[in-house]
Amino acid sequence: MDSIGVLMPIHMNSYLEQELQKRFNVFKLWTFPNKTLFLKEHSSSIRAIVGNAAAGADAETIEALPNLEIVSSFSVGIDKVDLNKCREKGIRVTNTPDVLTDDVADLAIGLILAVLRRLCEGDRYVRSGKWKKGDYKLNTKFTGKRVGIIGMGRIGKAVAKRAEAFSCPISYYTRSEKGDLEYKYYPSVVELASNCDILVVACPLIEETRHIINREVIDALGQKGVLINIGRGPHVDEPELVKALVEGRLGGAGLDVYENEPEVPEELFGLENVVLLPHVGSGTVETRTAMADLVINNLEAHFLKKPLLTPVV
Ligand SMILES: O=CC(=O)O
Repeated sequence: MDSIGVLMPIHMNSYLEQELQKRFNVFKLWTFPNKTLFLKEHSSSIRAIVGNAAAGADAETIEALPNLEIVSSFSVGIDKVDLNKCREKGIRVTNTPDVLTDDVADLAIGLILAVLRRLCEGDRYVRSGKWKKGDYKLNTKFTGKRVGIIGMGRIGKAVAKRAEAFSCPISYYTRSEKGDLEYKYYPSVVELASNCDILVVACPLIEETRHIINREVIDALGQKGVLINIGRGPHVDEPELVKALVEGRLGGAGLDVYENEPEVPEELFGLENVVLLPHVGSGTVETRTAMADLVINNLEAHFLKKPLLTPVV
């Protein structure tokens, strides 16, 4: 398979790159100063793209590669891949579900605890020597709080399972009620937000879920409510979120994702009720290795004409 051209638009993970290079002819787009020229010269030899949550395969790139057969994404979210274009052109698409579910759900709980128990602020309190001048202020209990979840796929369910262990009543919003779940269903996000203390965004980014967290939802969550976003930045109307936090209309937020990564609104930097992470939901050595193996296994299956392991298209 070492003559098969595989395009990587950005650097993602050293293990993934090494393992791909052992098997394929890998083109690292970021190492070519003139990307347009590179694509013109090598377009015919590229048969696969390995993208991720930051850079996938847009319509323009797909059109520029006449022999593209498969996009294997090093991510579970495939919002950066033009799925319609892939369907139209018969290009297969795979992602990395399941292997990252635990990490992302763990991180959601970590963010909840970090916001409510002020873990980052407390850490700064000790390091700056402030503890010597007085005890740290009281914070907010997590156990028993009402947790609302938007999206009840693998990750949403894993967050629910973990929150149950903290004795939290769980409710959720999805497009239609899931018959197999005993959690309370709300048919609208505003209703869900009005009836929970912590709202977790865990759904895929599609046109209908863009800005699913808007001003009305934020106000329904209210002064004591906490928003946790482990989905995608564009799920949230970010200027509205920033305004609500600055004005004290929302109790707090734990964010792993942002609308224009790696840009993060600076107004959030001074707020102690906000915990900010750099999009690291699946960012453990173990999980990124498992994701890389899945990307490679999907590519090998495709080029050996075997069934794909985790097909999206
Ligand atoms: O954001 C990360 C992913 O989609 O895997």
